[in-house]
Parts: sequence; structure tokens; C-alpha cells
Amino acid sequence: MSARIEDKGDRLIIWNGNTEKRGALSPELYACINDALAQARELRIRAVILTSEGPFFCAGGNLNTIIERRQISEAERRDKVDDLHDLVRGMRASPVPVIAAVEGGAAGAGLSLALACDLIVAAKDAKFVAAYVKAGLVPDGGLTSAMARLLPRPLAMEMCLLGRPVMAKRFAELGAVSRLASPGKAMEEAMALADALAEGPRQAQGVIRGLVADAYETTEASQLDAERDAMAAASGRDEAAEGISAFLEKRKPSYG
Ligand SMILES: C/C=C/C(=O)SCCNC(=O)CCNC(=O)[C@H](O)C(C)(C)COP(=O)(O)OP(=O)(O)OC[C@H]1O[C@@H](n2cnc3c(N)ncnc32)[C@H](O)[C@@H]1OP(=O)(O)O
Repeated sequence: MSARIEDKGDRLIIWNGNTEKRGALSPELYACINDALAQARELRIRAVILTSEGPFFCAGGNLNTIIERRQISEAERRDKVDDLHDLVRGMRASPVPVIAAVEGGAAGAGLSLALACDLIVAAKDAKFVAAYVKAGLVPDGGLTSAMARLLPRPLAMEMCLLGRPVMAKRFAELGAVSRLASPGKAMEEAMALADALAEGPRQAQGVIRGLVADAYETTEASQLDAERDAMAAASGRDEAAEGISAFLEKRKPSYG
């Protein structure tokens, strides 16, 4: 199976199973990401984790398929890229945090997907490769905008222009991944992050992930308006009543 969703009750794990091609993208993976994001609207779901069955997170678009796209029109090729971009838009609009658990590495649109996640756990020996240029291609999947948010411009430019790998350790030094894990332990760390998220207030977390992501793209003036509206709504909710009461009563909050 080239992709599947594992339902763990309070979290959904998307397993990329295209192991023989280093986790290259497949229609099944697209379907699983879309399904998981739709299922994540259920209140019991607190996080979505994207990871791979094999030793490599995702090698991006399947080059065997992309080379065949010379036979179709540019408009059709644009639609194919939009299918990927719809995934990224869906991840952006997710009601719950999306966590990448990266073993081995992420390349091409696999890197785009990893960087589109809210939290990124990477094995220490994982490598991040823009890759596209090596195949005569250009970045997609929001990679250039994710890199602009996460990385200094000379590094983003070098990765995109030369396609050379950068180790997860360097990303971590730049604060561009949430956590480094020992090789083989990225999923364990991602599960620990999901455990921590599951103890927190779901609605507030959903709003926070949107606010933080929007802040990289908008002005301070519009963030102030957005934060005012979000805070006004949040402070009227049961979650805030419970969180504040728990703090004042020196107990652990229970968000139910
Ligand atoms: C819409 C999206 C667009 C895009 O994302 S365009 C960019 C597409 N991605 C790439 O250009 C990356 C290409 N792959 C690589 O650079 C390397 O691979 C990796 C860095 C990911 C891993 O390197 P290593 O561990 O040395 O593996 P290996 O020997 O190169 O590959 C193992 C097998 O996997 C196949 N494979 C790897 N990536 C892809 C891919 N993206 N599409 C199709 N096949 C791929 C290879 O060909 C080979 O296959 P065999 O065992 O038959 O020789």
C-alpha cells in the first residue's frame, strides 16, 4: 500500500508507504492527506502526523510520472501542480496541528510538505534537499515561501539553485525544525508532541496555529485586529474558563 491512515483515537497518522521510491508522492498519499485533514474536523482528533513507512520521508514528485507530463498541455500541468497546492492549502487550514516526523530526509515536494507542517521532528541524520534543480525543475508546493519564513536567504537560494542536501542538524541550529531525534526515533518524538498537544485546549490551538502562520505573511496592523478578535472569542469560551480556573486553583486543567 503506498499510503494509509492509522487512526489512534486522538490523532491520525498518515503513513507514506512508497518505500521503493524513497516515499515519492503518489495519488494514494494525496488521498490520505486529504482524508486525514477532513477527519481532523472531528473533535476527538488533536493532531495529524505525517510520516513514512520506509527510511525516507518523501522524495517529492514521482519523476517517472513528471517526465510524462511533456505529453499533456501546460494548462493540464498547471492542474497537476494545483493538486499538490490544494494539499498545502488544506494543511494550512487544518483545524489541528500537523506534525512531520522525518526519517532519512525530505526532497523536492517532500520537503515542501515537511515544511508546510506546523511542527517538524527530524532524525539527526536526515537531510533536506530542494532537489528540483537537479531534474531541471523549479520549486513548488510552497517551498520558496516556507524557506523564506524559515531560512536565511543565501541558504534558501543555495539549496534551490544547487539542489545540495542540508543536514537536519543545520536546520535545527537555525531553528527551522522543532526537534531533532535520534535516528529511528522521529515518530516517538512526534507522538510525544501529540501527547502534549492533546492535553491542551483544542479550539485555542486551532486558532493559534492560524495566527502564528498568518503573522509571517501579513502586517502587524492586521495581526493586531486578528488577535483582538481571536482573544475576544477565546476569553468567552469554556476552554478559557477551565484554563484560568485551573491556574488559579493550582491544578492541572482538564479540557475534556
Ligand atoms: C509535484 C512535485 C514535484 C517535485 O517534487 S520535483 C522533485 C522530485 N524529487 C527529486 O528530484 C528528488 C529525486 N531523488 C533524490 O534526489 C534521491 O533519490 C534522494 C535524495 C531522495 C534519496 O537518495 P538515495 O537515498 O541515494 O536514493 P536513490 O538511490 O537516489 O533512490 C532510490 C530509488 O528511489 C528512486 N527515486 C528516488 N526519488 C525518486 C523520485 N522523486 N521519483 C521517482 N523515483 C525516485 C530512485 O530512482 C531509485 O530507484 P532504483 O532503486 O530503481 O534505482
